[in-house]
Amino acid sequence: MDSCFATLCDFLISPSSFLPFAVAAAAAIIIIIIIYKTIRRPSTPPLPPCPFRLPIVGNLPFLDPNLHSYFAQLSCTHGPIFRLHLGSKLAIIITSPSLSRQILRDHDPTFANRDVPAAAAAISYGRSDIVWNPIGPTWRMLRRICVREMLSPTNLDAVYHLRRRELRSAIRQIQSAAISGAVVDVGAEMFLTVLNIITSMLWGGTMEGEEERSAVGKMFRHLVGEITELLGRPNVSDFFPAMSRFDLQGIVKEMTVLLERFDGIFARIIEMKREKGLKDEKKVEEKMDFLDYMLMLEEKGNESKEPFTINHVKALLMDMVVGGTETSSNTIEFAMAEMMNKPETIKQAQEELDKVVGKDNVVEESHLPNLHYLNMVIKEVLRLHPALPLLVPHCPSSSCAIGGFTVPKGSRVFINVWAIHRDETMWEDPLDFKPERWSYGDAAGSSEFSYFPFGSGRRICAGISMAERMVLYSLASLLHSFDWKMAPGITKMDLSEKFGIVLKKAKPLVLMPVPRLSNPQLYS
Ligand code: HEM
Repeated sequence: MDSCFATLCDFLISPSSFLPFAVAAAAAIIIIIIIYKTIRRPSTPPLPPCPFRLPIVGNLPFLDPNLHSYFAQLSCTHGPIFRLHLGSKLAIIITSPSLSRQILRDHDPTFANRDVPAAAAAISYGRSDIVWNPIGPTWRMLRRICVREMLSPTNLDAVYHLRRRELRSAIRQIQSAAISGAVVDVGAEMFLTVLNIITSMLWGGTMEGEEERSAVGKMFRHLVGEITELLGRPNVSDFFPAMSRFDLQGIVKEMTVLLERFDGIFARIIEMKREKGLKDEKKVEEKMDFLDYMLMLEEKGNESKEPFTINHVKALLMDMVVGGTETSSNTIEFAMAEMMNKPETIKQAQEELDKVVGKDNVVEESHLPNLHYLNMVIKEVLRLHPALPLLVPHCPSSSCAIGGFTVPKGSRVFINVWAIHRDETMWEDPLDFKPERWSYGDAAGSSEFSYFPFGSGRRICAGISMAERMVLYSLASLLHSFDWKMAPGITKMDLSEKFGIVLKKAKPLVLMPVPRLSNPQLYS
């Protein structure tokens, strides 16, 4: 027994026999630790970085009203993806082409939903429109009706005479101002023009007479301005949903009043349409305007299985009136302001117009594809002043890893297209208005996600083809028909911007028109 025990002790303490055992044990421990760490490693990446914040209110007290430039500043310190705690709402801010590509292309199905602000829910007939509808069969039906049916190139061609009528009417108005030596508020004039173009395409000849059209136009400008202002205003109800029923800032109440006013106008026009339709039984399909068409779908059904209700009709009217007017007219206003500060751009655009259109002619839409320089001007304006600087915020339907960070389900994702368009690592002299950069195919301009003023993916703007025609046609007509002078005492246009869901010029652009065509008939 004793000798047995001694043999065992000898074996254990003998260095030659202990060493392999110790190495094997150490290796086993290391392997166990590695496996344990691997299993324990969190499967989700961390949240994006966040600037200093306070308890409960988070980053809210530090927000600057000009969100687009404020977010751009923060991205210089916190990188191309960072987070803000807006009360209990998590906001993720994206400021790079590669991360925008991940969201709008690679993970588009996940990010194509909306985090709907209380104000938006109040104005969209309970999310019956395109902008705020969740992705699904109803949204697909509405987009199809809007993009493929109403705003198709063939349909837009068919209603060219309406765009022409409204634009010629604007040129006449500006000519009267020129004759009397008056100044013109370019933004206001263009808003009215775009509104009249859109509403005449929507409900055509229902508004009889200049006076009624102009009165409705003025009222709409006021209403649309208030809506986009309220949609961009930070709202406690969105940051602390538990308090939303108190509507502490009264934003939903204000929106409800605005909705009632719009609804009254829509209901009246629809009623007039129906009465007219009854009298005019022989109405043929080609003569239908968009509202006729939508009312027909509402009555007779459409090719999808989804019901198309009167609320959808009104919500689509709202999308086009609210989504199409300020976006387009503000772009024209910024274009004129940028060009006024660089008179050589006006000279070059007018030389091109004189060559393509001629001074004894008026601009037609058929001229637009040949106006290469002016096309570059519009691209450059939308680079520097994209109408929706943060797009319409997206919202992931499930948590998703982006750029090595987790973007949690339900967060509000702002894509700062304004900042991406001004990124000095991608654009040469990014703050300079240089239309000619588009002629030599600026490297940044050729990459899809360094320039996307209309968004990208499923939620890309539904009105691009119409916007492109209206903006270019209007700008071409303004520059072809008139020379423009700054008001007395002003030597440089102020280009500062005011943030709202739609970007505005902080100060209206007021200019003096001077007729440049010799034949007065061309203004009539
Ligand atoms: C210069 C003019 C315009 C610009 C720069 C512009 C830009 C945009 C942008 C950036 C979005 C959001 C994309 C996103 O969420 O990622 C959008 C959405 C939309 N736009 Fe436009 N837009 C313009 C004119 C128009 C016009 C004229 C209409 C219609 C008449 C229109 C109708 C819409 C609609 C319905 C949506 C919502 C699409 C959806 O959520 O599925 N837009 N637009």
